[in-house]
Amino acid sequence: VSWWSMLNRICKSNVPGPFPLPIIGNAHQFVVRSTEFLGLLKSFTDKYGDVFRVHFFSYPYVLISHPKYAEALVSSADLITKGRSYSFLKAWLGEGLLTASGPRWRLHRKFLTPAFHFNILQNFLPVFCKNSEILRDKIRRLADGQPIDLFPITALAALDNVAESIMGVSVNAQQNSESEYVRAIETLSQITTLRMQIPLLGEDFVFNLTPYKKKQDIALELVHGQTKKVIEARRCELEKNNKTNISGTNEYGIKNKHAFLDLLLLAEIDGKLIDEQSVREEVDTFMFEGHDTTTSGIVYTLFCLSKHPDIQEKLYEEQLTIFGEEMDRTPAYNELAQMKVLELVIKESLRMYPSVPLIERLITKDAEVGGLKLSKGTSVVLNIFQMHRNPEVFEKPLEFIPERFDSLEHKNPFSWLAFSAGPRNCIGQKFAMMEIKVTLSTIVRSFKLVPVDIEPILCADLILRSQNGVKVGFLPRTQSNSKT
Ligand code: HEM
Repeated sequence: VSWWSMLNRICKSNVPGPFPLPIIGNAHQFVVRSTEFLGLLKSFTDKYGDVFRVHFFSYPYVLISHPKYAEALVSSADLITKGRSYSFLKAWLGEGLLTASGPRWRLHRKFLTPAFHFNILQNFLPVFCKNSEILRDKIRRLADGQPIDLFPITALAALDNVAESIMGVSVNAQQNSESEYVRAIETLSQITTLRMQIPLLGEDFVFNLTPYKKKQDIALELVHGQTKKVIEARRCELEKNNKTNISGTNEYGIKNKHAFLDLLLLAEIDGKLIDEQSVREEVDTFMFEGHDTTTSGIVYTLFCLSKHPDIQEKLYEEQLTIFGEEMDRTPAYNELAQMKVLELVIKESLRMYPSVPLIERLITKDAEVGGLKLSKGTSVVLNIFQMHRNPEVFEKPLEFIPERFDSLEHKNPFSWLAFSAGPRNCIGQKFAMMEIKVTLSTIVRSFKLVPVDIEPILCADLILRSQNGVKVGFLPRTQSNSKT
């Protein structure tokens, strides 16, 4: 029956794809290592084009990698339900903003948006500066030109940034060099990805019989324990300061604008305070989304810079123009806007190495999306990674050319979707750009980045990771070598 229904669906669809087998569909074609997954998707794109369909058992998936389909998908006000794969995140993130749908998502999105207003964001600058200086000092101790794996040390800095800014709590991850929390997040991220990519593990009854279930439970206990500590710490702080509601000005002196966690703890929605579990789910969501994504953005940008000394020097010149004789001081908020070259470099790195390589929506009723006939129950996957490397969309896609974002050539706003777009775009986009800019500015002013001939082996985890780390060599900039 399921095979008949698959074939029936295919007959009605105008999307090409491989023929599905009874019961398993195309699941057998997806038995690959996570490092092979992006390559596998590319081979399907090479064969069928920018849109193709597959079945994981009886579940239909359509994969797209062209702005003409991406635009219709992400800009629609109706297509806001996340795809089936996000259900594997529920044990960890519950119904947080990333995974929620329908009225709950609308309510929380509207309610949390003011916490990312630039009036609030600019107060996080000292936090980002302090943590990027700790990271810089750590790198300085290792900077002898030998490869440094950037992911672990950067993740700790990013974790401190998100905890101290939007949560208002210190976790001092950078000082406690081995963070169990960061490792547990990585475990959860890897297990969730395995469930997304290996169709058999997607079935609960199979997954529950594997050792992954136990590993997931241990990691969840640790992560949720840390979340509870963060919430409790902030609650105590608020009680100490006698803050019981969100009227008036906040600690930054800004009227009616409150940092994220205070909003959740003090605000009322529909006349009642947000329940404990919902607060926990949002904190888990933002702790994860707020640090792993920016880590990926920072490390791949440093990697790209290490391979392009000419662009690195241009960037250094820009920093020199802004900071002059005071290359060691922290940047002012308005100076971040002057870092135009840096912005282009970050955009180009996020094009080649998007922190979130794949996103997914569920079609909740039969619909035509960008000319594609899609039946109810189909999960549409936007392969951002592939779209950003599509030669029809970006000329010479495998070359690192930051200036491409400066010219009119890059006109279609849906061809670069590192932060997605439309109603479910990234709520933390400005926060992320600010944090990445501060961190990179601090590092490129202090070091020359040198390539170490170790190409990252990419894996499309929930975020873009690398199996062998992302490695760069650093040499301190001194008066004598600061210019080439
Ligand atoms: C380089 C950094 C970042 C990148 C590339 C990025 C990218 C994205 C993308 C592509 C989405 C859409 C996901 C989807 O449709 O399933 C998203 C959503 C989201 N991002 Fe980010 N993100 C970054 C940083 C951040 C930060 C710093 C935060 C929080 C502080 C954050 C919080 C979120 C949340 C909560 C959502 C879900 C929004 C919703 O569905 O309403 N992100 N992000």
